Order: sequence, then structure tokens, then C-alpha cells
Amino acid sequence: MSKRKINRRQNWRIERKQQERSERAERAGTLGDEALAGGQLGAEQRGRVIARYGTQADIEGDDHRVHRCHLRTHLGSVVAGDNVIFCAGEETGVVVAREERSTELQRPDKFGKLRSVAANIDRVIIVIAPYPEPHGGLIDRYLVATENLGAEAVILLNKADLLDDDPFLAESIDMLLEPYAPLGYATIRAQGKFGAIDELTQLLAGHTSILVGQSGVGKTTLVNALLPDAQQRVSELSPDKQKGRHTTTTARLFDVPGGGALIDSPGIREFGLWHMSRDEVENGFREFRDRIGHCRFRDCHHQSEPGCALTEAIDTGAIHPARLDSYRRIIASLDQPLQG
Ligand SMILES: Nc1nc2c(ncn2[C@@H]2O[C@H](COP(=O)(O)OP(=O)(O)OP(=O)(O)O)[C@@H](O)[C@H]2O)c(=O)[nH]1
Ligand SMILES: [Zn+2]
Repeated sequence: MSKRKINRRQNWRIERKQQERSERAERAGTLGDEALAGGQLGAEQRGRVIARYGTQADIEGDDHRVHRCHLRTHLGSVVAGDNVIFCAGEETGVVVAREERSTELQRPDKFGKLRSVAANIDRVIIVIAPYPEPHGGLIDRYLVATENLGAEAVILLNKADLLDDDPFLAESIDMLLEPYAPLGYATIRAQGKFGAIDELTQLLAGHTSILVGQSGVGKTTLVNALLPDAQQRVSELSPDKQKGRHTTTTARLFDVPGGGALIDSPGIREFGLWHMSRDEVENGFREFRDRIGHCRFRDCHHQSEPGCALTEAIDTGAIHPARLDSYRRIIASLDQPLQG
């Protein structure tokens, strides 16, 4: 037998082994559901992923009950916010399929590989406050991230009570917010600490939202005002310590009174501060999109080049100067680690 033939036969054996292995995995995924679940399974029904824990997830059915389920191996990533088909079980059920996502929030893991963190978010509530003073350009940074996610952004000024006796502060906040309404971004106010969250509650209804913003602006206070029993629900579902620890890091979906959902986790709150590419930044300024590509120089960096279409748009009032400043600041920061 020639060496070549041996090689071919070895190859064939390896291939057959691999095939058997994948067939076994497939069987474990499809035929072994009842064994996986440890008992009888109910009929298929639609549900939504509340949180993912390793090879399991908590699924909320249309009946609003929460079912702990195993995930079939071929499902791919399953994260909070995913719509799924599942079969409830006596102890644990099984998720059998995942529906297409409308949006996908991804972040790089420690190896730099993009991982899905949450699905189907259609609204991002960017929380700011008079104190801590909003970092220059931070709102725009969150807007860029939201535009690239494909969700709708809302700017929420929390701690509005701090403006009551301070006309100077009130004016500087008005100036800060001035560019956004003409661009079509809703701007609302709240006082989380005093439970004044009516406008926020209205905007959450019928949507899947996340709250983002710098530390200290009052996100936790707002979440607690929205979901007074959220803490209780977390501990109910996670009686043992280990799962309790998970809940603090894994993204979790909460039903909002009035019909809507909020996805929250410490990681999600950092959304907007993750790395962005130059293309994402350009795409993220919605009023720039029609003008990019119209500068005199093809490689215009929109700094001080003559014939820059963005700079010219400032003269006509089509672009707010604060937005171009932010754009330049974000581009300059791309290769530097972001502070705060
Ligand atoms: N005056 C005023 N203070 C508020 C309001 N809402 C929250 N605060 C206060 O702001 C501080 C920070 O609130 P948190 O809810 O912890 O802020 P956070 O954004 O969750 O902060 P991190 O957890 O660090 O991200 C607390 O002392 C709150 O009491 C408000 O409507 N008015
Ligand atoms: Zn230019």
C-alpha cells in the first residue's frame, strides 16, 4: 500500500469519527430533550429570555411564568431579550429555537472576540444629571453607540429638582440639550429620588430599553423607582449564592409596569464606552451622513481642511458646533483608553 493510500484511509477514518461525533451531539440536542429536562415536557410555546446562566436560561412564557430551561446545543448564542420557542418541564424545560433578533448588543470579551450581551433592544435611555456634570461629548458618544445598535435614543435629564433654584445651572443644561430635539431625539426629565418618573414610564411602554449613563447620575435610583420589587424577584429566582452572584453580572430582563421591558446589568450600563471604529463614529452622527463624502478632499478629516462639508454646514446652521466638536473629540480618543 502506498503512503498516499494510507493517508487517504486515515483521513477517511478521521472524517468518519468527526461525523459520528457531530451526529451524537445532534442527538443529544434533539432526542435527549426529555432526559436533559429530567421529565415530561409540555407543548412548544413562545417566550422571552430573562437571563442566561451557562447552559441554562430563565424564560418568561406568555403566561408570565418563569421557567428554568436547558438550551439545545445548536441554538447558538442565547441572551437576555431573545425571543424563543421552548417546552416547559416539571423541573427544567428546554429551549428548542431562537427567533431572529431585531438588534444585537455585542461587546468584546477579554480576548477581543465580540459576544452578544442582549437582544432586541429598541430604545436606549441616556441618563444625564446636572451633577455629576456631564463630560464633554459623552451624550454624543452614547448616541453614536445607539445609532450603531439600530435603536432609538432618548436623553433623560435626571435630578431635575437641582435646577429649581439655580437659573444659571438651568441655562447651562438647556444649552447642553439644545442640539438634540432638532435632530429628532426625545429629551425628557425625571426626579428618580422623588419617584417622579412619569415621562420615563410612558417612553418605556411597549419597548425593550436599557438605561445608560455615567456613574452617579441616578440609574439605580431610577430602576428602583420603576421596579420596586425587582430586588425581591432576583432573590426569589436565585435562592443559592452562586446564581445570586451571576445575576449581578449577567444581563437581565425586567417587565416594566405599563407593558415594556428593561434590560439591565453593570455591563450593560457601560454600553457606549466600548471601543468604536471611525466608520461607526461617522455613522453615529445622523446629521453628518448626507454630508460625508462631499468635502473638497477625499481624505478630509473634518478638522481644519478647506472645503470641508461639515465645517461649512456649521456656517449654514445645519450642524451644531457642539456636535462637530464632539465628533472631533471622539475621533481623537479612538486610540486612547477612555477615562471614566
Ligand atoms: N437631587 C436628586 N438626587 C438624586 C435623584 N436621583 C438620584 N439621586 C441621587 O444621586 C446619587 C446617585 O444615584 P445612583 O442611583 O446610585 O446613581 P447611579 O447612576 O446608579 O450610579 P452608579 O451605580 O455609580 O452607576 C444618590 O445619592 C441618589 O440619591 C434626583 O432625582 N434628585
Ligand atoms: Zn470634511
